[in-house]
Amino acid sequence: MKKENNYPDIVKEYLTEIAEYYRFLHQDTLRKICNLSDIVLELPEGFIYDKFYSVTEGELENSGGGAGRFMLYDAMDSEDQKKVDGTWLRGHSDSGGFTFITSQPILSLQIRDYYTGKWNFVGHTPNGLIVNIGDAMEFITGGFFKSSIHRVVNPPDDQAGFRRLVLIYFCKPKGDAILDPTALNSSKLQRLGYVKPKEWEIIDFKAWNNEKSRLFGKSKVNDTQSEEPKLVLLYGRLHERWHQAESNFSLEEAEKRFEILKIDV
Ligand SMILES: O=C(O)CCC(=O)C(=O)O
Ligand SMILES: [Fe+2]
Repeated sequence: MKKENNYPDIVKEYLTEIAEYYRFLHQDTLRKICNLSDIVLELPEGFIYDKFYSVTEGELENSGGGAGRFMLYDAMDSEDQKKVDGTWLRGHSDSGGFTFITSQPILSLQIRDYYTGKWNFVGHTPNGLIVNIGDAMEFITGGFFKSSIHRVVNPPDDQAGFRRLVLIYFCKPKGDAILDPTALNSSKLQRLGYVKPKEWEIIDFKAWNNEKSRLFGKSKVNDTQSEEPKLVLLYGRLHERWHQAESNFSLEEAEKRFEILKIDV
């Protein structure tokens, strides 16, 4: 954790506790999720954590790590709600490996079903963590794990007026980790045919994370009336992969059906 950051006073006061909380999430919870992934991928236990997430103290760039975010959503008045059409945070996938979100009782977070395109509310599990898969794990598994498309919307009427607080941890792989399934050498992925698509350039997490962050809020991408963003091609991959569950979906198919922006990286 960078001590020199200009944290708000409330954060400064609790920096030790906050660091302890996030350290626990990374070293304990994330390790368990990675071990579970090893089992699913038929890899030796510890492989994913050690290769992508293990922490080297004093080495920020190429160490496993993450970012904490505290989100406090105030209730919106009806005028503001109209402006954003009831959407507080539009649909997207996270660039990292996994994202942990504290479960809280207001229905507001939605996940988009890959097969039907339907948005479903995420229910509340007291003391639970919601775990989203991010882009990096999708690429590392050659598309076997799917990066979750999620958004935040107006809660149902009987919950309007509440403030909504969530603590988020974005688990990030090492900056120099290569984002394709080659290094896993997973017999399960090979058996199922999940190999690096030829159009994917060989990139590391740092490159993906930097480019995807650069697109957030860019009007060229976001100026659309549709709930879907314009698709941008980054290193041979679509920056949001809303259509990938269709069995025949490929870059070639995407180019026939959608306007795909190519932005210089
Ligand atoms: O507020 C939430 O539950 C999710 C926020 C989110 O998706 C994000 O910060 O990337
Ligand atoms: Fe997100």
